Amino acid sequence: MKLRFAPSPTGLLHVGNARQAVANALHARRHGAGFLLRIDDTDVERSREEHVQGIQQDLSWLGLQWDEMVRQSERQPRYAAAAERLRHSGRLYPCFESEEELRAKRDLRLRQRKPPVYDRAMLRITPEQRTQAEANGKVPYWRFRLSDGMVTWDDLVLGRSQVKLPSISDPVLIRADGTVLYTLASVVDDLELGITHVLRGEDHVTNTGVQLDILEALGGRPDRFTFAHLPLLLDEAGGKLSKRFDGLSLRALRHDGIEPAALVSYLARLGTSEDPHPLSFAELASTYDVRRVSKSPARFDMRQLLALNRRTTHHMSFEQVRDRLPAGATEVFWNAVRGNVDMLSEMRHWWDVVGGSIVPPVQEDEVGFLLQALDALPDDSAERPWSETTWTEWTTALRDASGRTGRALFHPLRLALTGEEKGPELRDLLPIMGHERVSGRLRMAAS
Ligand SMILES: Nc1ncnc2c1ncn2[C@@H]1O[C@H](COP(=O)(O)OP(=O)(O)OP(=O)(O)O)[C@@H](O)[C@H]1O
Repeated sequence: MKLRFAPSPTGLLHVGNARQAVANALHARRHGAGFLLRIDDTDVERSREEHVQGIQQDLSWLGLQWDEMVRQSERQPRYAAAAERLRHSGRLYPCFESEEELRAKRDLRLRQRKPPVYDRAMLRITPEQRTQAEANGKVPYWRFRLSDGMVTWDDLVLGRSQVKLPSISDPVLIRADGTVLYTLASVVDDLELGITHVLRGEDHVTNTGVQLDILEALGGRPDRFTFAHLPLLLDEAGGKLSKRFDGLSLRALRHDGIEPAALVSYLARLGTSEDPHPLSFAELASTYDVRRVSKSPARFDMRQLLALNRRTTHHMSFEQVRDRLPAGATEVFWNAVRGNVDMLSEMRHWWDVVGGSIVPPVQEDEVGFLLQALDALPDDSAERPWSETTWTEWTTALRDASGRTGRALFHPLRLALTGEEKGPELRDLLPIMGHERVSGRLRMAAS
């Protein structure tokens, strides 16, 4: 058993692509199958080496491991040999129509209310006409003659699926410059590299019909393959995701401070009835079943991912995050703040709050109370250094002195000390901030 994830290196991987990568990796792990990373770089115009590197970095960041990697650009002779076999059996035929001619034919068929399917005119040209076209300098490109019937398969996600081949144009498999198109390359690779399970996006359903037909023409057995087409992931507004826009790329999420474990847990459960929990890859794989993924399109929900990210971050140890924390941040600081951030990147702000300098808002209505608070602030001395009891000591004294309780007591203090309405327990922050910083901020807020 062997699976593959086959992205084209035409941009940054987005969460939709990642959904497929995660599904393949989990399915492979669950069943002890091989996992191939295939770089679909047959489109030389759009493929870029930097994106090949980016894909590997993004998948590694997610914690996904592949057993081998192949690039389609390095397998051209295999595709040429397959094309030769198809030519030999009469399934590949040369075409000379230009794009304009094809467009005119398509428009005519549409006006005649016929489906805009290629009319196979080139299948009927005589050898003389072909020689004439070539003598006129035309170089053919090659189409595959599809069968007449229906292709069916049992899809692990979509259930019984079918593609009616007569309603599809014969696909071009070889361009005039001799380069092969993805449709053929993918079939040759799946056959020759021993793939058994194809888990990919729903955008490939028609391709599956066509590719199964090509596969049979190449002597392959369609029943060797199991397919699962997962619905496409939409952005929060219900729009399409694109490798050309950065918004929901893995790189952007990584820079924003999303934890890979949270993202993998989120994507693994997306579109299933199970609530996402922060689980390890091994835990997710032990129960992963692609058949539980719903047929309906799924929408990316940043709030849900952030909630999961918060839970993941909360459970991370200082050792796990130490290299990603602001310079100087201590374990005490991490333990005080980790339950209060959606993303690790927010740590920079909290480190400024407790270990750096911020300017708290002036609280004109609270000047008297803040000066009273300053008065009641316990000393921080070598004999009695500030500790986790200092906060209670201070606020109890202040309560007695001011007669305030609850929000009226705590809110002006929080705002003065952190500049924020909410945040980690001040009991924990106070000893890290130290007397000088705390008294300075109380004075600033009261000035
Ligand atoms: N929005 C999406 N949701 C889920 N899967 C997707 C989405 N877009 C693409 N995929 C899947 O990602 C995998 C990698 O495909 P591919 O690299 O062709 O992505 P793409 O985003 O469609 O890019 P391109 O525009 O270059 O074709 C395929 O299985 C494809 O079906």
